[in-house]
Amino acid sequence: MDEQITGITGTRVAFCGTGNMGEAVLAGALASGVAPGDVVATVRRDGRAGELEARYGVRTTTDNAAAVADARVVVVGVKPKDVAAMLASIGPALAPGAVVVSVAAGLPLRFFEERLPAGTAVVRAMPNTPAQVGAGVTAIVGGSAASDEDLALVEGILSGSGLVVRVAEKDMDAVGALAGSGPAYVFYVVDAMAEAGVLLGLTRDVARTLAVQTVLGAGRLLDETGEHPVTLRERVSSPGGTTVAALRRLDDRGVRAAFLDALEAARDRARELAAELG
Ligand SMILES: NC(=O)C1=CN([C@@H]2O[C@H](COP(=O)(O)OP(=O)(O)OC[C@H]3O[C@@H](n4cnc5c(N)ncnc54)[C@H](O)[C@@H]3O)[C@@H](O)[C@H]2O)C=CC1
Ligand SMILES: O=C(O)[C@@H]1CCC=N1
Repeated sequence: MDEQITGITGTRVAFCGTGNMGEAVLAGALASGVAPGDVVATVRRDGRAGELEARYGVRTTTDNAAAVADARVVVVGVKPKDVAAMLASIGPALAPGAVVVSVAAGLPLRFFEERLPAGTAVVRAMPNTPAQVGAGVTAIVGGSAASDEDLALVEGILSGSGLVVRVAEKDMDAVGALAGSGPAYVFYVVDAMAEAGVLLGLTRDVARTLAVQTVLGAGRLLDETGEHPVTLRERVSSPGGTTVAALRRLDDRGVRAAFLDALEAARDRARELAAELG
């Protein structure tokens, strides 16, 4: 850990495009030990610049090329459709030895390597928005020019966002479908559970509190016991009781099958994005 923090201290990081995901990764980078004074975040509007400066004490600019000029790590946080233009702006300005980190859904390492100066180190990452509160999970994979040291540095910076796992590039679209998009599925379920509570007569406040705390508690129970979800589900389901009555309805409505379809759709959309933009 000391070694990791030593590596991170003094590391200059540029965030090129600092929207929802860029901001969450930025918050994690600061939590990992990157100093606010070593961070520059690029934006397109003044209002956004003010927000980021006030929240994190980082510098902001609209000039992407200037932002990367002395950065050791450059996080490209724009939408997939805007990545090519961003790489054209920053490529010629990258500092020697800089590592470019992509969080873009779908776009392969090759997309970056073909558009950046030969030999640029690239790391493809798939984070998720709970990074904002240090509870994210990010998968990473390094490109052909990324050294072990580059990967370790990026891993250290991302570890302030939560867990970091290394995967093969062929698995990145599956990771995105499960964990990148995953928080949205959970928010959807929480909203549906809270709405159901309101249907049963609870106030909105109480229903929301119960739904949020139930998801939080179930997540912690899974994590802290390491038990299989089926075992934990069975412990809630008394024979002839209320839970099996509810779970049967979820099965009748095809909720499990819907999740399988949903993740396939997310994976397929990532592939489409790569094909459309590549
Ligand atoms: N939102 C999420 O949960 C996740 C998003 N991602 C990836 O993160 C990337 C960004 O997604 P979001 O943060 O959701 O989008 P977003 O729209 O919130 O953020 C993109 C930001 O880039 C800025 N931007 C665009 N062009 C710019 C330029 N030339 N200079 C400076 N800033 C510029 C936009 O103003 C915007 O604030 C995408 O590639 C997406 O695939 C990956 C994992 C999860
Ligand atoms: O919806 C998207 O395309 C991005 C990538 C993963 C989560 N959000």
